[in-house]
Amino acid sequence: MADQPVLTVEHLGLSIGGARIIDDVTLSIAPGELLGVIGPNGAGKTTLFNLVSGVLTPTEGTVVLEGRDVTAMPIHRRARAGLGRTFQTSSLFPALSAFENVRLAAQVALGHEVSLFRFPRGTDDASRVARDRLDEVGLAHHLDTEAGLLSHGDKRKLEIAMLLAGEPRVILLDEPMAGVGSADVPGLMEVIRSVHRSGRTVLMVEHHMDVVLGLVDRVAVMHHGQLLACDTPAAVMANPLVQSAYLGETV
Ligand SMILES: Nc1ncnc2c1ncn2[C@@H]1O[C@H](COP(=O)(O)OP(=O)(O)OP(=O)(O)O)[C@@H](O)[C@H]1O
Repeated sequence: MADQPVLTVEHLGLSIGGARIIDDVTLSIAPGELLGVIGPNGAGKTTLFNLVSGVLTPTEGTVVLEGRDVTAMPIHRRARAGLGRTFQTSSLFPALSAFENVRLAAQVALGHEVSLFRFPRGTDDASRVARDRLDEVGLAHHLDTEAGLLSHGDKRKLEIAMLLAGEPRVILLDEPMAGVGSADVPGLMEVIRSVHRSGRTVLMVEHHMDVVLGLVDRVAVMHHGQLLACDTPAAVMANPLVQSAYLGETV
């Protein structure tokens, strides 16, 4: 059953007041796939992301994770079920070191007592996970750096390391390039690429089209709350519907 989708949304809809924010969106992500979600401003990308991660509950449709209907499951239970997400606003403790931030995330994920003071820099499981994940995102040289002093790009890498500490089977990245200086973009793209290459399934919402098209296996295009297209980057860029949705913006 290798081809069974890891994550599926079916006929997903959200109405608020009289407004139709998300309208009958159906898509699925295969194991190990990196799917990007793009769309013009106000297209519904963030809302779709919040419906998948559990911040919002749809008014219609379902979210299915590994065959299990998680539509009514709150965000923390969805995370425990294997769906990990980053946030656009930083979830770091700025006064703690990069190592301490990831070790706390690992302690939570491992179900350990959350403590800054036990086994500092020691050989406990959470410390081992923290070092491995920081190494994976290229921050091994910043173990002792206060999170608040890292560049925006490195903060995003640290958030990804914290997310990976929970060993999610599906990773949701919410605009990973938001606020990141152009010099840091290629390095952060490389981290996302390597997270994907390690076999993890990733759903990424991102405003920067060039970033998405340079990373993903397939791209879903949202417009006015609807799914306009979901295909390879080349096919999507050649799609006249997509070109017309982006009229006035660079595709
Ligand atoms: N709680 C809400 N109440 C009313 N309208 C909302 C609500 N949340 C979102 N919307 C509207 O739904 C539409 C989609 O918003 P959303 O933030 O999902 O778009 P987006 O594609 O992420 O846009 P951007 O790229 O600008 O972040 C917008 O028109 C927005 O104003």
